[in-house]
Amino acid sequence: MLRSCAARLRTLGAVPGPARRSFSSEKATQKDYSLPNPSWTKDIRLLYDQFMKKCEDGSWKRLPSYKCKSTQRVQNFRNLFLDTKFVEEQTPKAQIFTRSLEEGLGFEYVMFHNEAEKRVVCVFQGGPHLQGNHGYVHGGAIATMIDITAGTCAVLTGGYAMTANLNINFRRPIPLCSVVVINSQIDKIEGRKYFISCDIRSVDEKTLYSEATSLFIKLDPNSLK
Ligand SMILES: CCCCC/C=C\C/C=C\C/C=C\C/C=C\CCCC(=O)SCCNC(=O)CCNC(=O)[C@H](O)C(C)(C)COP(=O)(O)OP(=O)(O)OC[C@H]1O[C@@H](n2cnc3c(N)ncnc32)[C@H](O)[C@@H]1OP(=O)(O)O
Repeated sequence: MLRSCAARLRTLGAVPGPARRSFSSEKATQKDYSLPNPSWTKDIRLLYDQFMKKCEDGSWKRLPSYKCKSTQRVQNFRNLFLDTKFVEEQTPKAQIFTRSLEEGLGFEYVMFHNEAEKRVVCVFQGGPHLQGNHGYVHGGAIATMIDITAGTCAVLTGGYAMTANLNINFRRPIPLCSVVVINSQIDKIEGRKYFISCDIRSVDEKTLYSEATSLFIKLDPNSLK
């Protein structure tokens, strides 16, 4: 699947010629986008501070976030599931979708992981370029944030996984530039199947914006290569 995707992009001319960057040189230029920046409102800063306090006893961990992932985990993923040629051609242009918009205009977020509780919480501020209906965050952007929060929960619990199914109920529209809390947790694990539920609430927890259930499948190196 991923091999054929690379071939299609080559045909369309969407990828440049070979450019090599080593793992270590990528890492040296990485900026951590999960740290506060001037676009963050006081709500997201407040929640960030609250979760950072919870991190002090080690029960929660802030997850760093990069535009182009070059962590050891990603390196292992590449080795297991992608062919080398694909990696060499894609690396210079590839970016994490949610980090590809300018600071403050798109997806501003920080995630925290609680290993014991198998939970990932994401504090999310949806910027003006995520507008769907006038004044509200686009449903696709909401789905994206649910997917990466639940996906991170799956990957950190069980290893490399992909979304097989995602069901979302949109209960209330999320105002653009507001801050919401996305809470995901593993409900059940059956072999390679990870069932994860997710909800999105307002900072004061009074408003339920969306709720979702999802199925992630732990990847089998033999079925993708
Ligand atoms: C994902 C990248 C990970 C990168 C890791 C790197 C760093 C990690 C760090 C932090 C985390 C970062 C990011 C967060 C992660 C993800 C967010 C983005 C996620 C995505 O953006 S992801 C794109 C959309 N996603 C796809 O593009 C998937 C297309 N799909 C497939 O590639 C295959 O479909 C696959 C691989 C899913 C399974 O394929 P397969 O061959 O391995 O397994 P198989 O088909 O045998 O299914 C095994 C058992 O699951 C059952 N099953 C399968 N599908 C089902 C369904 N839909 N409903 C109900 N049951 C289902 C079968 O019925 C069988 O059940 P049984 O064993 O009981 O018979």
